[in-house]
Amino acid sequence: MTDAALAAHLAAEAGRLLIDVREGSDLAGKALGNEGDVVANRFLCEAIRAARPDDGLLSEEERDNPARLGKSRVWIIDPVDGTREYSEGRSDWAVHVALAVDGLPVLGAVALPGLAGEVVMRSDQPQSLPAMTPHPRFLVSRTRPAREAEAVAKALGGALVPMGSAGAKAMAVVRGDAEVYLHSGGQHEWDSCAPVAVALAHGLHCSRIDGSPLIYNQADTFMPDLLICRSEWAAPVLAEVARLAPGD
Ligand SMILES: Nc1ncnc2c1ncn2[C@@H]1O[C@H](COP(=O)(O)O)[C@@H](OP(=O)(O)O)[C@H]1O
Ligand SMILES: [Mg+2]
Repeated sequence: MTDAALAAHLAAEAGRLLIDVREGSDLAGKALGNEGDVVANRFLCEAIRAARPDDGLLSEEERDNPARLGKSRVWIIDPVDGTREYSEGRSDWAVHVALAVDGLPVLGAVALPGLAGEVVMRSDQPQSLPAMTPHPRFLVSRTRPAREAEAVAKALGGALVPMGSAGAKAMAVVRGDAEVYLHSGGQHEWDSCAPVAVALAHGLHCSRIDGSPLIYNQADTFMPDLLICRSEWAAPVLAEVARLAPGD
């Protein structure tokens, strides 16, 4: 099985496990989120270690093993991105499975198990991008919308679309439900590695909000901000971010 096929297979399978947990247990709220995290993480980590024993692994739900820093190939996974939304019975959550090679997000898969039809977005199977609306739609966190996104959307005549999960937001841009996903204020490598791999394969712009590249498998996995958008919007959005004074 190719690396890309493995990523897609594992993301889909973990998604099915998560649906089974949500539908088959009496748990709710935080307890349901924790159970989903544990079940999906155990499945993904065991499967990756069995299939690719020489590669490094970074998971949101595992103690970080610094051995990954000596590896060229590192799987970066988020067993449930949007745990809050998963536990609330919503559809905006995702499973992320990515492979970074020498820090670059070379391939990945993002499963959207809450949507009808077992949707798995893959970097090795790019689809054509739908038409854009004239006024850009900016995806923001439901619970912590980025100050920059609010200000840039206003400056560019755009509209804000709140949604949970970094993966669900990035895939909404790929699927043509929005034009821009701009986040600041904090995230980690697992929140964006697979979504960025898929977005890049679809021809989207992906960078930090100062325009610099997103580099993975760093010692510090904190990745405070990112911009994923239709390529046509990259220059205007980056210019507006640069114009923002601190505190705007
Ligand atoms: N300020 C912050 N610091 C750390 N992580 C953040 C963050 N804002 C968002 N995230 C993480 O990014 C993902 C998407 O967040 P949001 O839905 O608010 O856009 C969530 O991942 P998890 O659900 O995997 O924890 C969330 O924890
Ligand atoms: Mg996450």
